[in-house]
Amino acid sequence: MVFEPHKIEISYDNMEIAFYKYQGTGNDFVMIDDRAENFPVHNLGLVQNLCDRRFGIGADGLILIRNKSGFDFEMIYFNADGSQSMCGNGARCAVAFSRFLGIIENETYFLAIDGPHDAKVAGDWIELGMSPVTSLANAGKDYFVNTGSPHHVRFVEDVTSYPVVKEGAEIRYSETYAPKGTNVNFVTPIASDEIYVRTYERGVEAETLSCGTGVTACALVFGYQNELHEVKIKTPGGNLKVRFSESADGSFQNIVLVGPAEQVFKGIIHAEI
Ligand SMILES: N[C@@H](CCC[C@H](N)C(=O)O)C(=O)O
Repeated sequence: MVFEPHKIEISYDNMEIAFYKYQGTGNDFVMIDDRAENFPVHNLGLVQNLCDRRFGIGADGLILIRNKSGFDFEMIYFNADGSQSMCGNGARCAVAFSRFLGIIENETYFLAIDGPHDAKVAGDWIELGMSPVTSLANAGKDYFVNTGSPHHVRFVEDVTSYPVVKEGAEIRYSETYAPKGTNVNFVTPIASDEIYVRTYERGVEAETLSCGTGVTACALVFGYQNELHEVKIKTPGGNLKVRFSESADGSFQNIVLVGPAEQVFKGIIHAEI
């Protein structure tokens, strides 16, 4: 069998899958060109194995790029445990990968699980249009924001020494968010227009180095509190920016997540199906 780059080849009960590894501010993803729709999307065990950092490639999530009529492409995102949601850092990587594959040039309109998105490529940086946010909800002293994925936002005095995994897991598995759970972000302002964010991610069940929908949620809350329309964000995995506009009814539009997306390596998966 001649292996064609970017394609999934199937022979009898075995598959060879070409994959690329991408990272966006340290949130890392296995990326697969699945325009031929060969990837077994219901095989969540395969997704879990590929994302396993000891027995697989290792990643926070896996992304399939598929054709979709009316759009340049569709991004299908899986967390490392096989569950699905919207992923902001993953979407930036999907845009960079689609450009690498020659599907798009420097602008795109694509579909994700939370609806249509547009994006622009500027070198290694991607400007990603996010879904509008209807409201910021109070959650006790904290906030809850849905930016395509659910996010609890808590401001803390010093996020660098905060027990993110312990506190994050407690909130993620609390009665309030059962049964689906939530992602949990801890935030410390570090300048008048800048915050430091660490995130416990549902579906990875660990702290990741950065979460795109999470920093977007935190930026909206911080921007609302301080009358800002652009917020800089530091995460353990790198720097991002979020800009947006706000309406009188408390909703947010024109939300743009800006940050890097980088191809790290490529390889071939030999999988039994
Ligand atoms: N890392 C992502 C968020 C991925 C989805 C999340 N774990 C969930 O299940 O809600 C991002 O960059 O937005």
